[in-house]
Amino acid sequence: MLGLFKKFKDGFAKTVASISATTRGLFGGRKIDAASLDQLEEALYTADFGVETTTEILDEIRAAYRKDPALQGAAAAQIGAAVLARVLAGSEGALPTAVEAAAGVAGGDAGETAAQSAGGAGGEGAPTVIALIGVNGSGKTTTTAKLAWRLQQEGQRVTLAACDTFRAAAVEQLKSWAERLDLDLVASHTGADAAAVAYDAWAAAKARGSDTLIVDTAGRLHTKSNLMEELAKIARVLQKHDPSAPQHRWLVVDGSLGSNSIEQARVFHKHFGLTGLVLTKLDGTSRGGAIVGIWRELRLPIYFVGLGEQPEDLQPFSIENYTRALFG
Ligand SMILES: Nc1nc2c(ncn2[C@@H]2O[C@H](COP(=O)(O)OP(=O)(O)OP(=O)(O)O)[C@@H](O)[C@H]2O)c(=O)[nH]1
Repeated sequence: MLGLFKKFKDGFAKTVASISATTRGLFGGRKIDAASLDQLEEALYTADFGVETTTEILDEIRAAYRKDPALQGAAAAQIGAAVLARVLAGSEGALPTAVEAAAGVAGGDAGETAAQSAGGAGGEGAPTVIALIGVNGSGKTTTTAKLAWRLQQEGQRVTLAACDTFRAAAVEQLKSWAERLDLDLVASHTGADAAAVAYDAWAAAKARGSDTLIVDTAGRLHTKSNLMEELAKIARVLQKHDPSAPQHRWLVVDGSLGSNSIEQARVFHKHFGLTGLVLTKLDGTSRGGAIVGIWRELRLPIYFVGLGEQPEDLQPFSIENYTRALFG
């Protein structure tokens, strides 16, 4: 557990630095004062926590400070962590394990859809399908590989579908990940029909006895409706095999975009009925507070966060690790 927490803490180093640089007094354990609270407020805005959350955190700390003018920084930080945890309650997405999936036990989805009636798992003997979608460069292909590696480490059999037939190098990129991590992959050539690849991949996954099929899709701007239609086609084709597929429709969001990503998520959600999110590149940003705003607005569970480029850097989102990383 300690190792996991360290990963979170290191991953969020830039956000932590942006908060604590201006609030050293607050986190350093000494008594707080009005000036350090103002600095904290500014730092939370800078880290993209947004107005509502920043106000809630500051209101509670200020109230405690009014009651006890000797309030220490560590106690104030604890209040901040508690407010964050309360706001984020329910935001952790959890995939059922292979064993639970086989038994039809539900995962930790907050907003479960009809397609997830079997606990987010495929029908008996059928793979659970996770479709990763999002705008160009958000990290879908990398996340596909990292997620497959993680599930494989957990004992699952995983097949990958290279449905990003649009970007010239995407299939090669996924192929090289598949070789490196020893993963099953179904791919065609650049320009091939993405839905046809998905269809074949599902059949191959089933034939191989895979627990999970991860579908990497081409990046698309949420403003391009013809590309959004292609996603719907992938889903329709998969449903010929299994009416509940794809059980998971996750938007991969570049976490360094901060609150700008909310509009993206809104549009994808409207067109495609998202069931969850993966936030990538949180290691490279000081705007790691945006997670909270995204959750507040969309109420889509956050399944994983990307905290680096190595396979083990995709970590399940943990409210406890997140709040501890940020508030010490
Ligand atoms: N630092 C860091 N880099 C990441 C993370 N996730 C992805 N990247 C990098 O982001 C870049 C884009 O990732 P891709 O996986 O190719 O993105 P994509 O969404 O498949 O891109 P398109 O196919 O163009 O839509 C790559 O250089 C990745 O290594 C992360 O969590 N942290």
